[in-house]
Amino acid sequence: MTEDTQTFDSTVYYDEDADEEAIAHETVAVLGYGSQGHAHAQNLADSGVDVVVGLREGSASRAAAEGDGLRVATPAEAAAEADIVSVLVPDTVQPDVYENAVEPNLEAGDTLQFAHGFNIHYNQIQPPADVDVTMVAPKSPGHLVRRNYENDEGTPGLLAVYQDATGDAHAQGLAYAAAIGCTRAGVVETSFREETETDLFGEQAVLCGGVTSLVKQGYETLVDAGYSPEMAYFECLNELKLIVDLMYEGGLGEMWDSVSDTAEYGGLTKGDVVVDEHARENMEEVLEKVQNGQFAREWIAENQAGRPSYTQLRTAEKNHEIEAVGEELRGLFAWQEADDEEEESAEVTA
Ligand SMILES: NC(=O)c1ccc[n+]([C@@H]2O[C@H](COP(=O)([O-])OP(=O)(O)OC[C@H]3O[C@@H](n4cnc5c(N)ncnc54)[C@H](O)[C@@H]3O)[C@@H](O)[C@H]2O)c1
Ligand SMILES: CC(C)(O)[C@@H](O)C(=O)O
Ligand SMILES: [Mg+2]
Ligand SMILES: [Mg+2]
Repeated sequence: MTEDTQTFDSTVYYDEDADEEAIAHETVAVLGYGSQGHAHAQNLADSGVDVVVGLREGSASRAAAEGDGLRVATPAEAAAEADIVSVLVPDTVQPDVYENAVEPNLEAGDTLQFAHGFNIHYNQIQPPADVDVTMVAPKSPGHLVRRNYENDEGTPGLLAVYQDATGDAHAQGLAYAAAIGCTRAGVVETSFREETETDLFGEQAVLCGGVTSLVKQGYETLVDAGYSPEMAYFECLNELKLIVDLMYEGGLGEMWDSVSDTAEYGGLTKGDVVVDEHARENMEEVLEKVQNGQFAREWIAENQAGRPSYTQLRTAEKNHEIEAVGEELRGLFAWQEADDEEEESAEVTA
């Protein structure tokens, strides 16, 4: 880290910076009712915005959206009616949904709104010049975007404007971020490129990929050395949440303060032995493939081929011993009851 990267100079917006009027009289089509879709649609509606959810005929999400009191139409009908089209179907189906349902129904001055920049940044969707193109990307799984809103809490988010045809794109994007609850926590100004590249890198190297590999390899190391799977599960997976909660609340420092000196000394001396300079080189390689578009091409080709590797990897992950051990242990301990109740209220079907 250099001295200039230590200075936090990004613009951060809060509730008082957003003008609700910039979205109050618009109709928003939320395409998709999955992780992000159900949260954006319900939060927007609860904030007083007119929402129509766009779902395919026969979509299993239809019952969930209607059950939540929302109006449902086909993606094409919703896009035709809306001033703002919020594209919240999976990244891999967005180009197809855009081509068939959105593009023919876009009018000059409409807004295309995303929660991730993949398809714009890697040119899979090329919008006409006369529409606004914005991104409000919550830095969180969708279910927490809804849960936080209901609890009067916020979810941090990013705001980016790719194309400002009307001159209002920024104000409208900020109002959208406010309506889904992001300005309660803070919204950071960014670009489609920066969001796309950092988001892909983060989920691959640290949040989803890096951390699951660390957990599995820690678990396997203990079990292969003869320790019980239950001990390995608690040590390498369950307690991770409690440790991460401390980092979330007060940074690395709060975590180091809370653990014993023995854990702190052991962690400070052995952490870099495990995640060493090779891991750093591997991270740089992962980042390079995100930056040069190689990962995007790989993921697009994988989908075009019917997801053969993805399916295999998903099955292997599901069948990892740690999953069976976890399921059994989670059933035996009291913390699971509270989690189950929360899950039920957040449940949506894809
Ligand atoms: N999952 C997250 O927490 C998260 C976080 C930040 C940003 N994002 C971004 O939000 C966007 C949506 O991701 P998600 O994970 O919420 O999606 P998801 O996989 O949860 O979306 C599923 C929804 O899309 C619909 N759908 C699936 N295929 C469809 C098709 N061919 N045509 C029409 N509808 C279809 C399903 O019926 C369902 O309602 C993506 O751009 C993603 O990168 C997601
Ligand atoms: C929730 C994440 C990982 O942050 C998001 O980026 C996603 O793609 O689901
Ligand atoms: Mg992502
Ligand atoms: Mg992310």
